[in-house]
Amino acid sequence: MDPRLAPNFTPVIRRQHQTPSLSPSTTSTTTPRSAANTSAVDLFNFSTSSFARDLSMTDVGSTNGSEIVAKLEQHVRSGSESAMSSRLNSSSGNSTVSSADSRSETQATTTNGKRKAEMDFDILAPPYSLSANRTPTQTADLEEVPHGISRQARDLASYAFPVHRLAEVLQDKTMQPLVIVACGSFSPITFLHLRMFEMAIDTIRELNKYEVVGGYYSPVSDNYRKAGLAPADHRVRMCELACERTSSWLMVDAWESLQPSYQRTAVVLDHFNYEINVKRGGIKTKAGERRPAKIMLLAGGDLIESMGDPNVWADEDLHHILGRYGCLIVERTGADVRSFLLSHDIMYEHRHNVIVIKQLIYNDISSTKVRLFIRRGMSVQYLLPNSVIRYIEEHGLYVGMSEPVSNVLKF
Ligand SMILES: Nc1ncnc2c1ncn2[C@@H]1O[C@H](COP(=O)(O)OP(=O)(O)OP(=O)(O)O)[C@@H](O)[C@H]1O
Ligand SMILES: NC(=O)c1ccc[n+]([C@@H]2O[C@H](COP(=O)(O)O)[C@@H](O)[C@H]2O)c1
Repeated sequence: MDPRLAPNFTPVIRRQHQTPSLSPSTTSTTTPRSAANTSAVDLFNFSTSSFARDLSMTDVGSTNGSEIVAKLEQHVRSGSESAMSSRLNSSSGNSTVSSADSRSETQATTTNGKRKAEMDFDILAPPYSLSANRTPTQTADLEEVPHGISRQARDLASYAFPVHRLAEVLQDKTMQPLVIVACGSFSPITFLHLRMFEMAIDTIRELNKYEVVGGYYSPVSDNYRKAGLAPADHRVRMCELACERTSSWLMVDAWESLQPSYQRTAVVLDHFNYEINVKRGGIKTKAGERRPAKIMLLAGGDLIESMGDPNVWADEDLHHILGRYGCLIVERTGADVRSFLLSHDIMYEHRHNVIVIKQLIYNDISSTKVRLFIRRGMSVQYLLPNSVIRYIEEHGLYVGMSEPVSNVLKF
């Protein structure tokens, strides 16, 4: 039996932003160059290549800025076109529309051939101002947003892996296709969770090695006994609303949330690998060859630090996650990611598969705080998408919920 399938790990209620202490045996005295260099980072004066070096624990090859931009522009244009056309051509698939959805559907009905759902959206219609070297990758526009948002299956029997925004064709054959997966509670999803993907894509571009072909949220199931979890069905739906109404490339996969028991992150990544690389055979190149997609876990610094606690993460799982897949780590205030990577033996061993994402504009929106604000009747506007706020109101989420004071104080 695969040892990863029988770990001693059972979900526990972790303290917020807990920094586990490391046992002496996990402490290394070696200093990798890239990690040591980071203390000297000058955020306001970096070149493209030093930026890439500072951002990542991986070896970064030489970069040619204009070439990357040109390639990305090409990728982005065709990527968003194909994503859009596949969306427009796709049928609703596994959709069951709730009453709240029917309301959105009604708001979105057309008059004079134009959509009237503007109130529903959190973004500006184009023209969208872009800097000279920035491409409109993730800028969903009103026309792109579908009328209703098809809901994911609510049981495993009708589950289907969402692929409506997964690129079908790799634009640049010199790149490796990359799928980014964020596992978490998302109770509720906030603008920070959405920003994480944007920060990741900017960092990945600098590496000039991967072409991002998809991004997924995988909300944890109700079996993860963490304080403040709204029912999985609602968390999935809020993620769907956030993705469909604010992004042109992000998706939500309900598989993990529908499982009858808690699934460890290693198993969740295996599921993505199975769906994308085994069942679909990877991503096609323009020449028709199929190439396996690299799957990477996107996580915040606090989650990575929790990996130092053997009661929370089994060593076999860490080897599996970091060795076979890889990790994109978003720095988080209060979490010293680089020191942690240096001190943790397994992390250090797999450091070339770990990419650290610097938050150039720090965003520390916390779901715990959002839940508290809702309970106290305070405003959460501009912390999460309007569609999610509206959904929370419609379903009365979080209002009656209580959380241990220790959790709330530690946000
Ligand atoms: N401020 C932040 N900076 C970087 N990453 C973050 C931040 N907040 C959350 N994340 C990351 O987002 C992912 C999903 O987080 P999750 O919803 O499980 O917890 P959370 O956002 O901390 O919410 P809660 O307050 O309910 O614990 C995790 O990888 C987490 O590390
Ligand atoms: N051993 C494991 O696989 C393991 C341990 C702790 C958290 N996680 C995952 O990390 C994500 C975030 O967890 P927290 O919300 O507790 O920070 C969740 O998706 C959870 O499933 C996985």
